[in-house]
Amino acid sequence: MTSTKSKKRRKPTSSLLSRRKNVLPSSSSAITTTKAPLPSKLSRTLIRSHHTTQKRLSQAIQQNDTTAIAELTSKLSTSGGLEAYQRASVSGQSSKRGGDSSKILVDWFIELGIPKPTPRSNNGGNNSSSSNCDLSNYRLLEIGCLSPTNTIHSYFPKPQRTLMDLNSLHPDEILKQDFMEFPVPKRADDGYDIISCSLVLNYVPTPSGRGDMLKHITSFMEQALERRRKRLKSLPKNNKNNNSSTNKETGTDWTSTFPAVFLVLPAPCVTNSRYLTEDRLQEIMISMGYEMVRRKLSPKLVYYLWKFVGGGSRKKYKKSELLPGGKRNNFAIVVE
Ligand SMILES: C[S@@+](CC[C@H](N)C(=O)[O-])C[C@H]1O[C@@H](n2cnc3c(N)ncnc32)[C@H](O)[C@@H]1O
Repeated sequence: MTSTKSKKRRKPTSSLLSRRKNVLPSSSSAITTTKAPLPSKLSRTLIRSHHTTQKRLSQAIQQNDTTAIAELTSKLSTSGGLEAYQRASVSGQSSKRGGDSSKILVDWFIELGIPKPTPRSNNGGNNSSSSNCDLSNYRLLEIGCLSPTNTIHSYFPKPQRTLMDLNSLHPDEILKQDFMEFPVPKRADDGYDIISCSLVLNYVPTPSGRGDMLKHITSFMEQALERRRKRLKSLPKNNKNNNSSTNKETGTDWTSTFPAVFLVLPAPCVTNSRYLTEDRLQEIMISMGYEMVRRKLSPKLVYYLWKFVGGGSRKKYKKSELLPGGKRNNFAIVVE
């Protein structure tokens, strides 16, 4: 009975798969139009193939190899381009496959005693001291956002969040915006206290591009420190001594977790790369002014919550071999 059911369920999407295992269909218009989650193997193949083609395209652009640029651009477009890749990523986030990665961030918020804003306390971004008892005047910037209903969004009700992606799958709620061209807001009041960068850094095709993305994130964090200082200054004196932001159980001040960056990478980027280990990533982050607050390694992904404290050494990091060996990948971060 059960096996008949599961066979029936697979039928509508099976036409997306070629007869040979793990081969992409020649045209992926079906992938960009279908709403049903793609089979996980097809999602993985699509994601991997998109990353490889993107990386090769970026190399071809650097070498000014016009033939390769034309070939790879055409390959990307016939395989459905960024949108097919995004649909495949959305399929990977379905609740049946564990949900979106920000579920882990919410688990950490709960552990850290960070209170969810209630509708009454949400004052629509008014940066007043009265709301220091919860997140109601804290702001989230999510880079590479596929859905406006990710788990963490319940902590940042509109207008306390800015969601963006190179290609917006929900134009009403997600900005079509390259983060690298998104400036730090002029006024600290319009800035952000937490940035989510989940499975985006590995999308950037070059090691130095990844370093640049971390640096750009850090310039937002510098402004976020200013937001924190301003917020602390605006607290009434009695509130400073008897702080409403102290977690009753742990005795710690949950606001000290901010400003912060939630970073998610495919686990092999730090567990099986020739050029990046967890220690090296931590060195890079410390040199940019971060402290690790939480970390979780799953078989597929690695999740981090980094608190920005400022004052790092701003060291440069080249691509250097840390773990030699044949069966490793080449993921690297170069900080110039
Ligand atoms: C694998 S998806 C990750 C989506 C989601 N955050 C997650 O955790 O599953 C990567 C997304 O990052 C977006 N992206 C990559 N570089 C970006 C940039 N510079 N600015 C905005 N979005 C970017 C891509 O368009 C893509 O939709």
